[in-house]
Amino acid sequence: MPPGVDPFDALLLVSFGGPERPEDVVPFLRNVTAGKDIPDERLVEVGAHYDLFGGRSPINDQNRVLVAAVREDFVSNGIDVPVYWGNRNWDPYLADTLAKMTADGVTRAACLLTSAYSSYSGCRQYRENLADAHASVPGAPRLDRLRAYFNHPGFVEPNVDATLAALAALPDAVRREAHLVFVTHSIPLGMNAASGPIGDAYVHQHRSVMDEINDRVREETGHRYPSALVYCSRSGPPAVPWLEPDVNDHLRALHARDVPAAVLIPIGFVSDHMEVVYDLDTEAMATARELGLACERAATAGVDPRFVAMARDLLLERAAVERGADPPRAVVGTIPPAWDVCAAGCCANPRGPRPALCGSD
Ligand SMILES: CC1=C(CCC(=O)O)c2cc3nc(cc4[nH]c(cc5[nH]c(cc1n2)c(C)c5CCC(=O)O)c(CCC(=O)O)c4C)C(CCC(=O)O)=C3C
Ligand SMILES: [Fe+2]
Repeated sequence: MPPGVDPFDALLLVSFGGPERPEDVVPFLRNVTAGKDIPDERLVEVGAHYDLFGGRSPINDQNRVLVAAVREDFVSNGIDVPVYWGNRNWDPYLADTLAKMTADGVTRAACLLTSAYSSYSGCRQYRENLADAHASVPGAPRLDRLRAYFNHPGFVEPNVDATLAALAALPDAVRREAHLVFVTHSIPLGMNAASGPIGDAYVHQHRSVMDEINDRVREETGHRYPSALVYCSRSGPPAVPWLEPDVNDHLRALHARDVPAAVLIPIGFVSDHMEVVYDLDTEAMATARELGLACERAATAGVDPRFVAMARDLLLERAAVERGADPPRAVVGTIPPAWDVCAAGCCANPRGPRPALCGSD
């Protein structure tokens, strides 16, 4: 094992999972919503989004390509550790992947989540699912979760370039008057208030990414585009307040103010998940068309080489920390690099405490 990755002997990509056939859609939705307060109407609606794509979510294929790209990046950089992939909600399930890793003799794996920000849904729930899977596999390797990477240059820089490319794709006549519309997954206000070690981390982290992209776009174009942080994919009962405005309402508000063009920048998603291909490319684009608003969607980080290299950088960084060193940590913007180990109560579960790995509780 090269000293660079010691004490780790594997990387585990931990993702959400998605259905791949029409008959998988309902069982997948049952997995996701078990014990959650989501109205049946919403489940029917979300099932229809998947049906529109032949019952196949894009997320698993995105992860297959990402795993292949990370493996290739490791090989070209002399990093000799295997890369595994497991999901919270669909095959390959985390427990099955941990069983395979155990059989392969893995003793300690670094976990990279396909979620860049802090919240119960994007952080602690992954850690709870890791704890469940770990408890179900005797002799499973020790797992350490790599820090939240919303402000790693390997994530932010591809988003900057994607924003510039989407702006360039707008018609010349309206480009200068365009607004930048940063989009992420809505969550309940209470979940945002409980996110991170002191609360509000979810919105605060997104705002810092938005500010950084705005600054860099201004440097590149010489123009400060007006912008907003908006939300998609709200669910849950209407009486529970979630983060707003919804992206479609925001596009209507822009149109009402005579704004002729917008760029949608899905900073909340690391690749083209269902939220991106349905909520943005299908639904929000239809809203924009209806309004006569010129609209382009910026690409997600996906397998941009800088995002792929970020996996290696975070692995080497954490390995150095575990060996007792204090390595430099790549970061952009005004928020310091996120913690390696979540504090007690960080991103609290709204339904009460449950066992979770990779934290001090
Ligand atoms: C913050 C956040 C992320 C980003 C972080 C991350 O990436 O993890 C995310 C990602 C995703 N969410 C996904 C799918 C779903 N999320 C749901 C429900 C919910 N998400 C929530 C939050 C988030 N979700 C919340 C607060 C709920 C309500 C229920 C609850 O309190 O937990 C439901 C139930 C139906 C509905 O209500 O929409 C589905 C089907 C997929 C797969 C997409 C694909 O197939 O490509 C992905 C990547
Ligand atoms: Fe979700």
